[in-house]
Amino acid sequence: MIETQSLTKRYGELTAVDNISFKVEPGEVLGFLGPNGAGKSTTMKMITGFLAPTSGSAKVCGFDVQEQPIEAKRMLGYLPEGAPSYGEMTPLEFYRFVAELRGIGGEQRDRRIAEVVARLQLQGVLYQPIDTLSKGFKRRVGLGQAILHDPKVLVLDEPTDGLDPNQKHEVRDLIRSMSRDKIIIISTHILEEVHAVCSRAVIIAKGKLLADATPAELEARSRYHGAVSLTTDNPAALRDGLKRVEGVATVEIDPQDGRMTAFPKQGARLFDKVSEYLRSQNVVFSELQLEQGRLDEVFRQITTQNTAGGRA
Ligand SMILES: Nc1ncnc2c1ncn2[C@@H]1O[C@H](COP(=O)(O)OP(=O)(O)OP(=O)(O)O)[C@@H](O)[C@H]1O
Repeated sequence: MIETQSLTKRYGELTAVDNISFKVEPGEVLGFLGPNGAGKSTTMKMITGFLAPTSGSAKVCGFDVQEQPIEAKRMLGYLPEGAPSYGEMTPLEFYRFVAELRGIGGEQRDRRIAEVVARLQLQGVLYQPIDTLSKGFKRRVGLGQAILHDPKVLVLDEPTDGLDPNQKHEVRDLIRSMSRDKIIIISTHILEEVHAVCSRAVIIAKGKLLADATPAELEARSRYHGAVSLTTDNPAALRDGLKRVEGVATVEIDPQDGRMTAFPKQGARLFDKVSEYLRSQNVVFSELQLEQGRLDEVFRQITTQNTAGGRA
């Protein structure tokens, strides 16, 4: 388990991380979300023992990161922001070096490196200096370093940042495949990533923890949750009729694409009623959809409403 208790980091007047407490259990992939400068990297550095907290504590598998750093770090794999490594080394040299630091030798070292190379598909670049690799390969090499000793806990700071869509997909697959037997924290500001890989999300802004919930729970906070949207040739003509359907609170038409959305009154279930109405009026429509909620809207709501004041 990872557990932070009132974790706080101050830089002079600035409170970069403000009293953050949360737990992550085995099998969970926790998405650490927040706008730029929210305090995500600073929190991750404190969890991985790269930065001492001003106050509070972090525990990894029961080991206090400050008091038992060697035991805690043994449990941890960490991909820092930007996946820094030794550019003049080849991936193979880098992994041998990391294995030595981790105390992995002989046959076990070669076996682990072979496993990581196969998993991250690095066969083609093993002998090429890291500096000369593409961004995607550099990121994969960095991920390999984090999992080389098969740690129980993985902390990945923006693991898909700067990757092309195919590479993002591969890295997300990899994270999902590792999640069964590990505890994983990933930081991101890409909301689709939360859907793709996270079982839970923590939202922070200006150093403060503002939400800790599953992606579905977050979506349920969206005004779009339970709304019904559709496309039709003449939405303006349909608007008044749709407004009178039982349970409809309001109807909006997107000025960009003309898509129409009926929002429910508190607790109302609209889908059947709206589709019945459309059929009874012989309306020609397409893409009738029950909305789950929009994470981007919830994210904006949470990170702007709760942080109107400046930082202490
Ligand atoms: N060494 C430092 N000295 C002073 N301020 C710092 C230092 N490191 C980080 N900060 C500040 O702490 C705040 C949190 O930074 P952090 O890098 O943790 O944010 P983040 O959420 O990871 O942002 P991003 O998404 O842009 O990477 C920012 O205001 C940053 O400028």
